[in-house]
Amino acid sequence: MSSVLQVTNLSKTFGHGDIFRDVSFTLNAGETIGLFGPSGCGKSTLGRCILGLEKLTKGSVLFEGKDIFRLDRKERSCLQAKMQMVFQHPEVSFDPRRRLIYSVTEPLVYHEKGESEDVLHSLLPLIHAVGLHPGILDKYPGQLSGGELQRAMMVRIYSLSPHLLIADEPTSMLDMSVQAQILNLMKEMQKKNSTACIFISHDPEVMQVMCDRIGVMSEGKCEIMNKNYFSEWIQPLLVMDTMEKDHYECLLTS
Ligand SMILES: Nc1ncnc2c1ncn2[C@@H]1O[C@H](COP(=O)(O)OP(=O)(O)OP(=O)(O)O)[C@@H](O)[C@H]1O
Repeated sequence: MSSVLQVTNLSKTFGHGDIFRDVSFTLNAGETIGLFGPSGCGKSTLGRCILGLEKLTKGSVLFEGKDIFRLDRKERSCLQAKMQMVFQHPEVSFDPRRRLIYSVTEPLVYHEKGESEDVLHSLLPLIHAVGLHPGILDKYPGQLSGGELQRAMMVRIYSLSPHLLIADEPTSMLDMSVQAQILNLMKEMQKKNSTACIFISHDPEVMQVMCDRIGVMSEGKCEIMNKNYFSEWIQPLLVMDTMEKDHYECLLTS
């Protein structure tokens, strides 16, 4: 199996102190690693550092063997198409003033210099695969549900056949049944494309469904566990009531 991502000794400090220190892992094609931990432990910051959206304090990120912080502009643009991120709030990921067709076709129009209508034609199989009716793309983002928008986001992202996807709590704003549909869809798309994935969540059950390995973040460290070990480790947390859970999370962060 080929290594898509190699993260070595990644550290990040903001003015008020270390967010994480010396995080290292590799990620292969088709594999998913989770980033799990309580609010504020640095999951999103680590995701952004890996994509090059945030400067590192120390360490390196190799994507398909290339150091993402040592690329020229052209190399960076090519690489960006292969590294995509999906966020928690699909409604803010789209331009509210433009019909969805514009936002969904935009990456392909940009990278392949086509026109929206031609690009749309080539995207029809993908639009059907995510369970959307193409007519929906004539609407504005504010006219669609969260689930529909996250499906449209899958089309936008997978139109570029990314090799790496960072999903930052992509379903936490959706209700339970829609959440399950979107997670299944993401798994299917990932399998079809052998996409390497970093899945960020503070939901242990989602972690167990989506991930092969899980990086548990606490006190600035990220301990990588395999899925079985994580399942055993997390078991006491799953049976706790809310007050106990809060206490446990405090212990994780203290
Ligand atoms: N640009 C920034 N400048 C200063 N501090 C920041 C910045 N971005 C994030 N932080 C701080 O870094 C810490 C980690 O934030 P981050 O959003 O990565 O956590 P998280 O684990 O993803 O949290 P959540 O689960 O709530 O989204 C927080 O204390 C946050 O306030």
